[in-house]
Amino acid sequence: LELNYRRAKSMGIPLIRMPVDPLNIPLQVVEPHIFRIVDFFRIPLPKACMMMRRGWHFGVKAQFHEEMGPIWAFVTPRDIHVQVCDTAALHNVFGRRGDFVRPREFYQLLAAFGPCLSTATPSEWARHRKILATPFMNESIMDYVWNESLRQTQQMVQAWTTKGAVIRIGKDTRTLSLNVLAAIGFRRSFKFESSAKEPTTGGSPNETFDYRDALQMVLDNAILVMVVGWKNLLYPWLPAWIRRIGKAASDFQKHMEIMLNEEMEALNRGEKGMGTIMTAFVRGLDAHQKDPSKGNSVEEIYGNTFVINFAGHDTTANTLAFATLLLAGNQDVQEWVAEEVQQFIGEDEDDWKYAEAFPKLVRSQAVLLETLRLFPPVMAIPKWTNEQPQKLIVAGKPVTLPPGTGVFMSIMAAQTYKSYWTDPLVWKPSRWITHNSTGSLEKITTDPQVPFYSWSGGPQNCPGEKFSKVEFVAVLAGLLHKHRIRPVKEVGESVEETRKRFTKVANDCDALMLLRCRDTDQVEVTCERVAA
Ligand code: HEM
Repeated sequence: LELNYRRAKSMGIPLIRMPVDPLNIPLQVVEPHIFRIVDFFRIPLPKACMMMRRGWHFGVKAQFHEEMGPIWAFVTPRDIHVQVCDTAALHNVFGRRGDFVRPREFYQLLAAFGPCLSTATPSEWARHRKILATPFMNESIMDYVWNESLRQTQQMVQAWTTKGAVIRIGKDTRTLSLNVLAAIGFRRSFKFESSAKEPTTGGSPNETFDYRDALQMVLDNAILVMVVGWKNLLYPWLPAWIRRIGKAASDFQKHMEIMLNEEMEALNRGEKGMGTIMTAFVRGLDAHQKDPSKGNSVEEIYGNTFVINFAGHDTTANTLAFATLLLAGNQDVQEWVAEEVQQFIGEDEDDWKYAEAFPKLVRSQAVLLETLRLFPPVMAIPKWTNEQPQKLIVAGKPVTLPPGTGVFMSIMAAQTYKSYWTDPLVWKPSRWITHNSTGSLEKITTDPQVPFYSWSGGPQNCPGEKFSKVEFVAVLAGLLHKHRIRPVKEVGESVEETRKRFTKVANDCDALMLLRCRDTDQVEVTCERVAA
């Protein structure tokens, strides 16, 4: 600890000593239990202890940066962890992929189905990224994301307005997001069925899962699958519920193999293929067989298919869940969004065209940005300085970071830092809207001084950014075109009290891997058709 502290002192930034590294595995195992006791007895903790808690960025937000400035570090016996929230410095670090390197060992678990871009060495990463990102840049895929998201939303609204329906915001938005992902990525189309029909671990370990249910089971139990390895979950002496998860993972692997074979056969017949992500992977396979420095191998196809699903599912689903909760508590924002939907797009949802409608729905986009500002699924993005010291200008002053130092981009802090935002903790989607000179046209603010990095930044940013924007906007427009989410009020509750109650539930989060609302079912909502 003291050796690291001495090394860290050379940076000339505020430092905190921490006796145990938060990445220490035994600490991670006992941490939830310790903090449950701390919470129960409301024990006040020093800063160093607060940061041992998983997901501490959410609880602390910009507070430590407000106290210590835009750069500071905590030092542990294992590492130096620098925290940065200065806009220019963040932009700089994201852009210098070779100087500030992604710590591959943090992402090792993602290689559960094969090597993938998250675990690739810096030199291999570009090869993976090229294959993986290409389909996301294709606008015809966005067209498909739009149509499928609208289709799923129509079915969800139908389920929500059926007599006696129980709306489970968290679970239903997960189902919707999974169906969209399955349809777009791999042309596996599923009907929206509310959460009552979702697969659970309480069934036969020999059941055969279709693609969507296999994937859902794998993602619901991702930590077990990734830590233990799915093949190790199939041993006959294991409890049935574990074998069932193993069977789902094994079926998921088989579905990937079938999809790969279908695409390869189509390409061998000289056909174009389905035009999906798998099509791009199979083209990459062809290139890889001719020149191993290009394209991707079969194992990498499986690995990257899993990563896309893992990275694309809960991020979007959790954001939809937060937004639905907040909209339910803020009826005025729903009306504001609905007004734009009614103004710009026609009566018949089946005629809505992505290219025309999406750019006009800036208020729906503003709801997404504002939700991600306060609830970013990834709250701090880690990078490590390479074997050289790295200079960084923070708030106009140079700081030299020693080699092998952890640099955490405090997305959560930057997006709630008082210097950058007015009323930083208030959910106010309209803050993202500016008007043209005559005041007649609304557009999204794009001020480079305002830090917004929920999709990360630089070359390793999220390739699914546009995908998630299109999906989110289609869902919101489809939902609020003719319906509203109404909160079920408690007896005698005022509008303001309801808003506060819903906001409180949204803020009751945990962060196992990504930030998510702990239990959206703490509040009840209904879906009501309104006169057009
Ligand atoms: C609201 C939705 C989303 C958010 C906030 C989000 C956020 C992020 C962030 C912060 C990263 C960078 C993580 C890091 O550097 O460690 C990332 C990476 C990634 N995301 Fe997203 N994401 C979203 C949706 C999606 C979707 C829909 C897909 C795909 C369908 C996707 C695919 C990926 C992939 C493949 C990576 C890894 C990129 C790489 O390593 O080069 N994401 N995402």
